[in-house]
Amino acid sequence: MQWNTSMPSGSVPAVPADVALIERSRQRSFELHRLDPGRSEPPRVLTTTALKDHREPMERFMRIARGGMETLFGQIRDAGYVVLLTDTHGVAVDFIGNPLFDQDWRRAGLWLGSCWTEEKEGTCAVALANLEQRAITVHHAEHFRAPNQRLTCSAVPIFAPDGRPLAVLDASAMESPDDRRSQHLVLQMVRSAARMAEDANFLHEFEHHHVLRLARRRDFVEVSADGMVALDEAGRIMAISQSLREQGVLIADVGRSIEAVFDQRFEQVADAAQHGGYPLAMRYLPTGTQCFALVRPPRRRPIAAPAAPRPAAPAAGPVDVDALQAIAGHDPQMQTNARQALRVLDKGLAILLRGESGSGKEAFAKAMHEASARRAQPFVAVNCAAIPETLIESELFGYREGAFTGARAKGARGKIAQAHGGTLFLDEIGDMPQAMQTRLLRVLAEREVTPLGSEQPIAVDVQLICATHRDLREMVAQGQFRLDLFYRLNSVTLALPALRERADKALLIDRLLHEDGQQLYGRAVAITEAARGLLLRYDWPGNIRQLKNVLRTAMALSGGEAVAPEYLPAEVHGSGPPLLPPERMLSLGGAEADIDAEMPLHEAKGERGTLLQALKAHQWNVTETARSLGMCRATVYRHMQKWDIVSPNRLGH
Ligand SMILES: Nc1ncnc2c1ncn2[C@@H]1O[C@H](COP(=O)(O)OP(=O)(O)OP(=O)(O)O)[C@@H](O)[C@H]1O
Repeated sequence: MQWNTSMPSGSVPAVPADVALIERSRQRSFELHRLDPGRSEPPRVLTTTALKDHREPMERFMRIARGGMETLFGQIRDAGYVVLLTDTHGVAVDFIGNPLFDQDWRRAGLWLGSCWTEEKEGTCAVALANLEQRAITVHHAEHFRAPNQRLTCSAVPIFAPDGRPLAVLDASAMESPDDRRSQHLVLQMVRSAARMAEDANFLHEFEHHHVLRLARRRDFVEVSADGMVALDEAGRIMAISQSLREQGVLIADVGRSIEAVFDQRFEQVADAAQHGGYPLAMRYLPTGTQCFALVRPPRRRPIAAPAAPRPAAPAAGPVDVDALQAIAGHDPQMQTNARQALRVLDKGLAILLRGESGSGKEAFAKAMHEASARRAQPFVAVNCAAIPETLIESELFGYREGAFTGARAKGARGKIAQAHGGTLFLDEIGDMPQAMQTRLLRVLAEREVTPLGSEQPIAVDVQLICATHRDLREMVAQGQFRLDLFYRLNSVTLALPALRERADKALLIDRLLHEDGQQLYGRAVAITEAARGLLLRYDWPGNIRQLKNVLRTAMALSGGEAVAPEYLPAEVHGSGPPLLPPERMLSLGGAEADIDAEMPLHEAKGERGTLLQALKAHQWNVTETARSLGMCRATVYRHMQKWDIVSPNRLGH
């Protein structure tokens, strides 16, 4: 057997071979699949539920392939390409495209869930890569169906370490030069990204074993190996990478011990791994070919967090589905959310909650936790916007003793480790600094966390629920949020309606009068029809939090008697002045209306009005507003929250 050096792996196949493949596929499309080339609809796109069945088995590989997809997208996005990852059924399970053109991609069938099979679409690149298991470009009129004929698509199959086909990576564009040769370079890029994903998958699969990176040339072994070989604990070859398989090298040697194949013993290979970094010269015995190997040692298996509880495997008692139903109330959108939440819980998927501030995202996340198999374990909530940027890392990831000046003597377990076995709720995820986004992504992919100052990873198992009032897709487009983290978090998104959109406002009002009345007076507090009418007509920019505050204040003012219009604040009445002097409101507003002694606004003739006026005068710029009022930004934010003032920039997401 020869170590093939004449054709470097990844070279572009001869065009005539493509022509023959494409021709055969066109014939099949006519004669076997009996397709109509003139049919005008775009490719079928699966429903979210059907797509889930295709994505779930690919979850782990999709995470690994993401890096390769993003690198590829970065190289070709400006030329108008999208990148698709499909499974072996031709279903696009992952997608990256410029969000500005989402509508166009979707119309062209270049979209998550689109089906690219020969049976349905006739000749197309993804179908051919899947069928023929080789890289191919299908350009313009080579596509069988007319609506696909403006596309150019280059697709490359990806294989698992055991040689099974795993996926297809594709780059497609809607506009490209007529000359097919314009796509050669793109096909090369797709090949190298596919190879990158394949290799990363190989390394991941054998992370607890010795892996040899082999190259014919010593200088290249570190930068561009020809292939990889994984060894088991006894030094037998367990698997070889696809690149070696394509070169026809070492295929027959799988299962043999390393010393039967190379002129090195397993002990020497393991020793080279210990003293890492130095290439080991080896001879491939069957052909006498000289090569070099860099040996990656097995990665230590992470230890479980010592004091952490294990996940609640068999649930203790029935799950509290009622918690979700109670929070959903009688609103159809919320009920759909609750149903979807029940379907995706305990499936290992991250869940993203979107909704305006105060719309009940944290309350919904808590109810999801109660309804999950993890309910006996901790629910840990972290507000990413409330923690100073410098503290987020230690707060989330924890630290070892002495990790930094000021660290506690015994170190600290971070919030992620605290949530082990339970649910981690990351509120305002859009405010997480970019460096932390990268670390979080690693935690999600590796399922382990490494505290600051430590080298020992701790295994973590959490249900992640994130929340945001911001448009993360827009933040991705602006380069403020990592695309890969966005896709990771975005697999299940539930949109919580604003209070003004909820069909069950009346029920919510009654429930709060009941619950908070119980707390304040030991009984439900009544409400007059006039007051109820005002509450139902108001548009609640601060959502349920604002409603709760308004009702608590009104109940306090009414002394436990029925809540009447005069106990409701001015804004609920319309634009009129407050019915009570602000000072009285402040003193009666309960815990949530407590104010700071340092607060100069306290003396202003109308605290809320003054603040609103200042914010408007400075176009809702909080820094400017704070400066004009002589207070710090945090105080302005606190006051805005207390008075349920929501910046128009935060509404409507
Ligand atoms: N369905 C509900 N019934 C009663 N009270 C609720 C309900 N949903 C939310 N609340 C209450 O409304 C207030 C705001 O809810 P929550 O903190 O969950 O909102 P949020 O969307 O997470 O807000 P933010 O985005 O500002 O963090 C809380 O006091 C919460 O207990």
